[in-house]
Amino acid sequence: MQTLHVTHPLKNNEIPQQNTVLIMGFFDGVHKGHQQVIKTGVDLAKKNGLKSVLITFDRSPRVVYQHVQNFKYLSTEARKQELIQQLGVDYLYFVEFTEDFATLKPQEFVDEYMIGMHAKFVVAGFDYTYGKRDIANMDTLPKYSKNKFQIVTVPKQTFDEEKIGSSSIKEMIEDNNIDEANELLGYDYQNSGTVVHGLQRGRTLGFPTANLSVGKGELIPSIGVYATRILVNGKWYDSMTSVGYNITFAENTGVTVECNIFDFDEDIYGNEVTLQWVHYLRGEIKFSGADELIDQLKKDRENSKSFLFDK
Ligand SMILES: Cc1cc2nc3c(=O)[nH]c(=O)nc-3n(C[C@H](O)[C@H](O)[C@H](O)COP(=O)(O)O)c2cc1C
Ligand SMILES: Nc1ncnc2c1ncn2[C@@H]1O[C@H](COP(=O)(O)OP(=O)(O)O)[C@@H](O)[C@H]1O
Repeated sequence: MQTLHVTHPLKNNEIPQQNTVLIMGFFDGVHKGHQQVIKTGVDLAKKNGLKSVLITFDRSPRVVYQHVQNFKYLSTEARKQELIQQLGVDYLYFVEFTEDFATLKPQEFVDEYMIGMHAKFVVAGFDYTYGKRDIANMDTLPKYSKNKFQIVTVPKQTFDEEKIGSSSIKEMIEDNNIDEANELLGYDYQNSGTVVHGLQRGRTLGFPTANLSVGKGELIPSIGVYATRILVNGKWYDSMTSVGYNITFAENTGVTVECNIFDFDEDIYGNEVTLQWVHYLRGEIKFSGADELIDQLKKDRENSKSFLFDK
């Protein structure tokens, strides 16, 4: 897959010269609903001897249209790229979603980003919109298409009769429900971060914890303790992770993400790691002291190991 970052307006050498199937959407998290849209586009391209091109943006349109501050994403650009690549897309375009781009009228958007991209098919989910916020949708697309391409609308994908959507998955992640979020994502949710220094108490408890500084725009699961996997220096390890305020010791350090890695004993300060959230174990507890906390950590380790082993 070839990835391009482009600014508006597109320059001629950035436009694919072959006929294409365009797959349109923001695709935050590339969940099962998104996967269905993307697979539909990839299959169509293969069947018709065309190139599949996925057009997405470098930031959520909500950040620009609704001025949402501190928007939290389910996937960074790098992660989105990885997930989309796995689905067999030929070209991935990240269009810079500037204020200028955001003022494009539907017909201008269709002319420049669909017809201009040599689309023979345009594939998107049932609730896709384009042009200035919410003014054009899949029902009105035939009108703008000038009969230059066919339109494929992928119907709502549901789980337990609810739409699979990035917003509801985010709510689950923020509400101790990582297990269901993982189900709807089709993979175990992950964050990336750098290992930073903590208060160096972990080692005295017999449970050293790699403290993660997670990228600002990434959504972190709610306060609690989780069975996790962590990628360190190219290798995955089973682990358990606490997201919490360390209320037993009440140092007012703010929320920390701390990962105790099983069967591991290396100095990894400064390392870039990836943490995969597999299962929610329990909430954060205020213990009467270190001994009680240690007893609980031993139980958490057993619970994590059996859960991760079964998976
Ligand atoms: C799996 C796990 C579960 C934890 N659960 C709790 C908890 O319920 N309550 C709490 O106050 N601290 C909890 N902690 C946080 C420990 O208090 C913290 O890791 C320890 O104080 C070490 O801090 P340091 O990394 O700053 O040295 C947990 C840590 C881990 C790794
Ligand atoms: N099994 C392990 N799990 C997590 N970190 C480990 C482990 N073994 C060694 N380490 C190292 O020790 C550090 C954690 O020790 P800790 O006493 O908790 O210090 P800190 O408070 O700075 O996190 C980690 O950042 C890592 O470099």
